Amino acid sequence: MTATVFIDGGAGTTGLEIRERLADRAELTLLSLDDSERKDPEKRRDALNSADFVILCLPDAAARDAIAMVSNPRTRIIDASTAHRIAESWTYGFAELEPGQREAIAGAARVSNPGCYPTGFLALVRPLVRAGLIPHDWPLSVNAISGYSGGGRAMIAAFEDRSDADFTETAFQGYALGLAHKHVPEMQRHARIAHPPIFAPAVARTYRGMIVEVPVPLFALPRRPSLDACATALREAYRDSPLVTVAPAGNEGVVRIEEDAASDRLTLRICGNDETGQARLIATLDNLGKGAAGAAVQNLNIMAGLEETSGLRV
Ligand SMILES: NC(=O)C1=CN([C@@H]2O[C@H](COP(=O)(O)OP(=O)(O)OC[C@H]3O[C@@H](n4cnc5c(N)ncnc54)[C@H](OP(=O)(O)O)[C@@H]3O)[C@@H](O)[C@H]2O)C=CC1
Ligand SMILES: CC(=O)N[C@@H](CCC(=O)OP(=O)(O)O)C(=O)O
Repeated sequence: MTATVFIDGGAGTTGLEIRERLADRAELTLLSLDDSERKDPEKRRDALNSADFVILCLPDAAARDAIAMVSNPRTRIIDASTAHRIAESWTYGFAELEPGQREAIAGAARVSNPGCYPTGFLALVRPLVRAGLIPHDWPLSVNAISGYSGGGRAMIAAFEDRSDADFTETAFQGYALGLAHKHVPEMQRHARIAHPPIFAPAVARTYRGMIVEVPVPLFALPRRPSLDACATALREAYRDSPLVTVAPAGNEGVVRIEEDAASDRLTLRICGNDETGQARLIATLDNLGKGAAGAAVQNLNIMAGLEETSGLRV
């Protein structure tokens, strides 16, 4: 028997990426609404209550509205929006983040898909905090750059469509200058740290891909860990992961935003200078891959008891 899946917001940037990953999956049947129906509340209510699995690819407010429409107790939901990522009653859909998280997702009825930036930040920081190498009350910062598809259809239009009111020819722009980006509470909660990190995101003139970087003065940490000690903690944390990889030690070459673009992989690097005791923790991923659609399909596979990487671009 196949499981049925309804993607609410299936015509959007993330929804279309999920549909691509679910095409040709014999174990799953996709329920679709055509263009004239996809915003019709009654059609959506029917679909939301008939599918075994629902994936919400909607703005936050619409995601909350969709949840309110679900009355079928058997419906299991994955929400790609920010709406439920720090909600107590939701399971955080980052299987690799904590021991036992995969099992928690497998049994959950409500799973929040991680944000794209938090995916990179948490993958780098959480194992080091858990291992006691970074104290939980250390003041962290995170610099990041995303492809413009990270802003969904509106930002894609602003970068591609000359007739768009927000059209820009910029190559690179920093934003969230007031340090109140919506991803900060998610980063703080799931890293289990005492203070919000200083988060400096930017967007570049490239469609997809991300670099997320956490600079750490190792010399100032109470245990003064080496670069190697940090890399060992990350390798240990992700040793069984098919998607999260720790790159070999070394400072050679460059790190490009395209590194893991168009894939569902997440690559972690520990670079820096042991003599000065300074580290650059760097994650590369695709905002639409492990940062959104890839993670949603991974969570769906886990919840449905299917091969975890089926349909993914490993
Ligand atoms: N893009 C990315 O890299 C990532 C996105 N996300 C999250 O995923 C969610 C979707 O984002 P994204 O795909 O980028 O956004 P898009 O704007 O590209 O897509 C959103 C889709 O939702 C539809 N929609 C909006 N309101 C309603 C409604 N009331 N009922 C039915 N459909 C509706 C839109 O239709 P229409 O365009 O016709 O209004 C559109 O098709 C967001 O919460 C986003 O924050 C998470 C991680 C990464
Ligand atoms: C480049 C860009 O604008 N990115 C978006 C985040 C994209 C994203 O994935 O946010 P959610 O996962 O929370 O939806 C932003 O900074 O708001």
